[in-house]
Amino acid sequence: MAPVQPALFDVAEQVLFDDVEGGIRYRPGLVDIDRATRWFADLHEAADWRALQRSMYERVVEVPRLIASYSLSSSDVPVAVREVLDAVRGVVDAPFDSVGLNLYRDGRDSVAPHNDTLHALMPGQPIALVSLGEQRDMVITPKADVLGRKIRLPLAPGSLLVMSHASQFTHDHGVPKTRDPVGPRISLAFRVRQPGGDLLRGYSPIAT
Ligand SMILES: O=C(O)CCC(=O)C(=O)O
Ligand SMILES: [Fe+2]
Repeated sequence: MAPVQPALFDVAEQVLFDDVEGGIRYRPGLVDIDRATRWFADLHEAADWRALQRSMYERVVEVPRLIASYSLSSSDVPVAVREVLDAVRGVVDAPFDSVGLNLYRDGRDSVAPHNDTLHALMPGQPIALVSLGEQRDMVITPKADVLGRKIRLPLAPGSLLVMSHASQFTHDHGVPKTRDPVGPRISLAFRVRQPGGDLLRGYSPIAT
């Protein structure tokens, strides 16, 4: 029988923007596609997906994606989330203690440009974002008073995007809607909570 070859995947890291805390970095092949596909199926099935609503201009609107969130110290964290975390910890050294999951059911689901909620995040600690399922573009935009260019980055399944805490002051990120026929995508955002930070409201931008 042929020896089992180690999976070859792309571990090259791309620096999209730099700052003193590491900036924003993209690694297309954190894990191979087989593992990404299995995690997608497990989480699609097992995560505690919720549809949220928010008020906007005196109207109540649906948040255009499903959301789940866990404290990583809780016993109800799905096994696949722990496996994804292990893979992330292999390349990012941070004491992650919470995870927010997003399920974009099709091209109509999105997240509006935003920075992650700073008062709930531990200064100096990064946000690690893993993508599973269908590829969607992320748009990263420098804030009004910051020099730089807008980046449109296709987030491949099995990829990792790491954003510094500092970058949340300088750049917005979002996943725009698309008319392209796309299937579902799941993202997991691992974060380090500030003591007293609200898990759900603090971590998931309830933006359209
Ligand atoms: O789904 C993504 O890639 C981005 C999600 C996000 O920005 C967030 O959960 O704060
Ligand atoms: Fe975000």
